[in-house]
Order: sequence, then C-alpha cells, then structure tokens
Amino acid sequence: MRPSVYPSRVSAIRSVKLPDLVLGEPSARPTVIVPVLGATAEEIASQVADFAGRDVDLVEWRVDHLAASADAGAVLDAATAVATRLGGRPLLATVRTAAEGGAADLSDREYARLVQALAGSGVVDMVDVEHGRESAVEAIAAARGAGVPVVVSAHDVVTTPPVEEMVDRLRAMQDSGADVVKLAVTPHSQADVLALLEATSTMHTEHARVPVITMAMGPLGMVTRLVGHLFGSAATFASAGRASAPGQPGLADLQSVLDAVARVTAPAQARPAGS
Ligand SMILES: O=C1C[C@@](O)(C(=O)O)C[C@@H](O)[C@@H]1O
Repeated sequence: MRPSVYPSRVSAIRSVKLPDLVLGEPSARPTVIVPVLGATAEEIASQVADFAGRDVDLVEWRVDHLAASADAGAVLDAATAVATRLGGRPLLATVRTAAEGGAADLSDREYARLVQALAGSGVVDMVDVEHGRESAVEAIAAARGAGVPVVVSAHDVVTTPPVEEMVDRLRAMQDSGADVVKLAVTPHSQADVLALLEATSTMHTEHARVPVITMAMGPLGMVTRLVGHLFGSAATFASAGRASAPGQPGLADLQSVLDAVARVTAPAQARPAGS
C-alpha cells in the first residue's frame, strides 16, 4: 500500500473490513463504488455482468429502483441474483427514498423493515441508512445486530448548507452509530463546492472516527468526485452505464483521473526515474 496524501489523524479512523476491500484505510486512491439500478432481477444481473473484469471496488445496489421493492421476497431474490454475480466484490444495499433523490416511497416502518431484511439476507455486506428517517435509529440497530456495517447518509437535494452545519451533520451521523458517514449536497456556485470540500477536510482531520464520503452533485460538483479523496473523502461513485445521481463520471474517465492523481501525488521516490 502506498503512503497516503491524506492529512494526518487518519489513525483515529476505524476502517471497515469487507470481502476483498478495506474501506477508509489510508491510500493514494479512493474506493470506487458503482451503482446498479435495474427494475428487475434480470436487469440488475445483466448490469453487474457488464462490469465484470473492470476496476470496481464496491457495488451499490439501489434497491429503490427495483419495481417490486415493496415485496420483501422479491427483494431477497434480487439480492441473491446480484450477490452471486459480483465476482467477489462486496455489496452495499441502498434504499434511497424520494426525499433524498431516490425512487422509494415508503413509510418509516416499511423503510426500517426493508433495511432489516436486507441486512439479515446473508448476501449483503453493508447497508445504507438515511439519517433523516424517523426510523433511522431502529434501522441502524437492526443492521448492527445482524453484524452488517452501516453507511449513515444524508442528501441535500436543494442546497449546500454552511460549512459548520455540514460538519455538525457529519458528526451527528457518526454519533448515531455509523460505520461510515456519507453526505451529498447540491451546489449552486463554486463557493458551495469549496464549502463541501472544506467541511470534508475539517471532518476528516478534526472529528472523524469512521470513514467519511462526500460529494457535491451535478456538473458544478464534479471536481469533488475526482479529487475529493485529497480532502478526506474515502470513496467516490462512478457510473458504468446508468448514473444514480447527477454528476457521476463514467468509470473509465474516473479511473484515468485517479491514476493520474495518484501518480502526481505519490512521493518522489515511488515515481519512475525521469517522471
Ligand atoms: O449516496 C449516494 C451518493 C450518490 O447520491 C452520489 O451523489 O453519487 C449516489 C447514490 O447512489 C448513493 O446512494
């Protein structure tokens, strides 16, 4: 493992061990997450097959796009269909609700039950829980009870809050029992993009005990997806077909940027002579 360009204090961060991946450990590259968004188990399975052999560290299954997502049996069948095609990669299951930019329209009770079923499925390695849900505490406890790490997430689909508010939100998510915290915001100016990066850096260097993932969505925020790891974001999302949020770069483009950034930020002795 090459030394990191992360600012210090990284040793206080508890990385998350998943099959074939340690999320949040010091590295010159972030974890690359690719979403799959099929409406049926077959569609999902074929999307996963499409990126076999490509550089994907973690697959996010957006359960909310499954047409039968209210049917626990269909969800578990689809979970198995995805998991058996991952080629050893870990699986993150996310039920993204409409309020946070997703397609699921569920009561708090239904939401907690679905997260619990996914965590208990035996084929999901990590689950996403939305911090803003009334039933977040219950869903986090259920996942942890099943021994499945939790990404506690928040999306601001309208604005970018002030830096202190974003840091406070990340700290509250961390204190809620998260194994990973994730914040996505909507920027309207370059100042918003800088604010997101500043909040990421402050959280990472001063407060984080768990890996932090952040992004500013849409075209303005693209830079946060390409170099957010230099500010302390442990992972970034790329699309290998359908994007799951505005501004996600294609997988090949992202990988070539990450390669170049890792090359130029590597310590001089790790670079080939003359470069
Ligand atoms: O939380 C996130 C981040 C995301 O919204 C993004 O902006 O890349 C994409 C979602 O699929 C995922 O659940």
